[in-house]
Amino acid sequence: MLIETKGLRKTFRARKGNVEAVRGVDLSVKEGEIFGFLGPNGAGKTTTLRMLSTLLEPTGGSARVAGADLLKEPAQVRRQIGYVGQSGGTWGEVTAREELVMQGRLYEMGKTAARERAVEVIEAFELSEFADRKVKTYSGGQRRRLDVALGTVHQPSLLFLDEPTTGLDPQARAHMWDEIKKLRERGTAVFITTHYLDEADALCDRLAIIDHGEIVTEGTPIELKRQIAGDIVLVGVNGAAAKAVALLEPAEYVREVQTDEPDPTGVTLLRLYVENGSAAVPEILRALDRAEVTISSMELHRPSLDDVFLRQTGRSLRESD
Ligand SMILES: Nc1ncnc2c1ncn2[C@@H]1O[C@H](COP(=O)(O)OP(=O)(O)OP(=O)(O)O)[C@@H](O)[C@H]1O
Repeated sequence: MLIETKGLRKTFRARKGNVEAVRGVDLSVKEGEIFGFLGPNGAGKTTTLRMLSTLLEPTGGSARVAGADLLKEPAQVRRQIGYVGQSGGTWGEVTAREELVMQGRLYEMGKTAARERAVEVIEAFELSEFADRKVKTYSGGQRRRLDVALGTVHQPSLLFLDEPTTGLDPQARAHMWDEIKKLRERGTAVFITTHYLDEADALCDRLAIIDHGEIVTEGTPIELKRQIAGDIVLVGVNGAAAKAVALLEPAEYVREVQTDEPDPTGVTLLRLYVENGSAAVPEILRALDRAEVTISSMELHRPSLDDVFLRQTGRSLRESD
């Protein structure tokens, strides 16, 4: 295991009372995998990441990261890992090549070695087009790619990326995903935080979902989606939500019903977890029609990671964006 944590905790002491940002997290990340850490704003993702990368001291618990004890041997951990924060640390007045060389020097490489390593990294991350221009002239996507490239200069076995694609346009995001996959191909494990479900689904070998400082579920994207066997039927009803729920909840073709708050037009969305969507839809239509409940919309869909999140926490991940 490249990361193994036991009961990792962080409590921030604040004037208005303590904030239990991370409340006992057990995680394991394997060599060479892309591990996704997913959760809404304020869930504790950055705090966990900063603890695992030695930037923040845990309040409790223990962890081994890249073969060393996080609390007893932080310097050893630091040598093995790379960290790319949310805002990025690039200055603007220097070029990518200069920054890469400086980063190498920071990791105690000689001048020639640092220059050679910069050339390799520029090639690996396809930065050559703009590597000799000042960073302040870069697009958001180019700057983010440089941030990630900087994190790999000392060839870490594990790279921490805090929301690497937030704020990027779809093309730049796709490019970043390719870069992250290439890191895995070269044997670097990647621990990535995100609140994009499609990103976690497309990119991660395994992921954990954190909410209110606690892990709510963990597994491969497929395993997590399988937790929600069957289909989901979304039914919008106008006004008579309670009546519809009372009618559908006991039906043998419905496993579970969840109800959203009514939208401004008075439509309530019912989320029906069913065994077989195409068999359930006509039954649902008939039952609501018989009870004279007006249906404003109906939709059948396959479970997504958002549904997993919703099932676990009662909230949609998207609502928290
Ligand atoms: N230095 C601090 N002092 C007090 N509270 C803090 C501090 N840093 C973080 N917190 C709180 O700890 C909780 C977890 O924050 P954290 O930044 O880890 O969340 P996050 O999941 O990374 O969110 P986001 O997606 O918005 O980055 C939040 O309630 C936050 O306000």
